[in-house]
Amino acid sequence: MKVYKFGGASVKDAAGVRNIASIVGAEKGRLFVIVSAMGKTTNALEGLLDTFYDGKTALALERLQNIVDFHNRIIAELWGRPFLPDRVARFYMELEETVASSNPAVREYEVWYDRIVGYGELISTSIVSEYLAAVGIANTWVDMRECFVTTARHKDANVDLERSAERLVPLVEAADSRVYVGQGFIGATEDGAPTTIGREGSDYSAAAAGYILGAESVTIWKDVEGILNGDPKRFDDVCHIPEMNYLDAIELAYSGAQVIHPKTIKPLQNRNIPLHVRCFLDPALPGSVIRAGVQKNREIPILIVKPSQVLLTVRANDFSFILEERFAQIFALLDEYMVKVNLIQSSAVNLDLCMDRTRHLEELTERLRQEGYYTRYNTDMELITIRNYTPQQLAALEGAQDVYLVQRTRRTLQAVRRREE
Ligand SMILES: Nc1ncnc2c1ncn2[C@@H]1O[C@H](COP(=O)(O)OP(=O)(O)O)[C@@H](O)[C@H]1O
Ligand SMILES: N[C@@H](CC(=O)OP(=O)(O)O)C(=O)O
Repeated sequence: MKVYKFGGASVKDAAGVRNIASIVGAEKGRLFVIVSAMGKTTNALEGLLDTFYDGKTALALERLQNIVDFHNRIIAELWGRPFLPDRVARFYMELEETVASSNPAVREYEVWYDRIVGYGELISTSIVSEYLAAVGIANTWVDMRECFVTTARHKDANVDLERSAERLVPLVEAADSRVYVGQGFIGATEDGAPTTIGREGSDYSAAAAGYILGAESVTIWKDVEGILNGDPKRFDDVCHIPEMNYLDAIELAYSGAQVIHPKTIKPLQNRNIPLHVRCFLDPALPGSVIRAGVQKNREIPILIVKPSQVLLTVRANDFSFILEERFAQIFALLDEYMVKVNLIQSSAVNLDLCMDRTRHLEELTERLRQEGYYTRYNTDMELITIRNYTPQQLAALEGAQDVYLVQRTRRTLQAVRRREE
């Protein structure tokens, strides 16, 4: 069994769906296909959720209609006639009922997020599965909410691989198909409450499926040639990296290289499953492979920019030593508000944290104030990571006015910088 993962960009229109049908059709062995929501549907569903959450039902329903129209246009182009697969119709209806009738309780934002935003993947996989069948690729549509048992940390859940294996393996055996189509990004708690596993998390879904099914490989199909030493959307002069070991890959992903979701590597490394990054725009290209046994990259400089960062400074009003006396309390609070910290620096009494932007920032800092801390923050920051940095790069970052914090080891340089306009 191989696992293929197709992201939103690969299924953003009818031509994209046809293209993935051709890639899937070219593989003759057994395939578990993970698909994300089409194009920018997850963003659109987040927008819908916000209006719904603010009680603006009419506007939420209008946004839902735009999402429905977008998918219906793709279906119409694929089939060349008006057609609505039963499952897609059911998901439209469930979404409409939820949006029209429910009244969200204030503290349950993340729970509502998971009830609503995961529909992007449910709809996209239903269309893809139906289309594959229509072009002669028989397949089984899999509801990953029934297969991936996750933690109840809504909006950022983790897949329990062992519990999920108890569900996914028998399902795959019973269906006995060559091709399976399941959703990225979603799962459910033990008692069936829908969950999502973090934005851009479908790579992780593919890795989890690969682990559970003992796949010979996992391939994530992207719009780039493979892994590059920088984001081609930001830098002109990038080079292709044909292979990488798991350790370099997990550091790259964790630092914010969008091409691989950070949670993807661990399940694959644990079972020694190679991860291929290939280009859906040109399947003939070899792409990149992440696997064991590849030499550590000590030469090629890799530049990663993680946007949407907040730099938060925390100090206890009573001048307690921050690491010795306050660290655990601060981190318990950060965890409570589901904050993702990407870099830490401390002095005697100050703790500087570079973290992902969060909608709970005001609540968090208020809580910290109540607990006796002084706080200060900047919200318009980005985190730069350079692996195998040069002395020139170090000097440039250290000397730059808009750089607020620099940290380095022998191989890795990190800097928190005010975002360039
Ligand atoms: N080091 C890198 N190598 C390749 N692509 C990168 C890198 N860093 C960032 N990217 C970006 O990642 C994008 C692909 O990831 P993403 O859009 O999340 O894929 P998908 O949503 O289809 O799974 C590329 O278009 C590229 O702009
Ligand atoms: N649809 C989700 C999950 C995902 O992984 O998408 P993509 O594969 O397009 O990054 C998101 O946009 O976050």
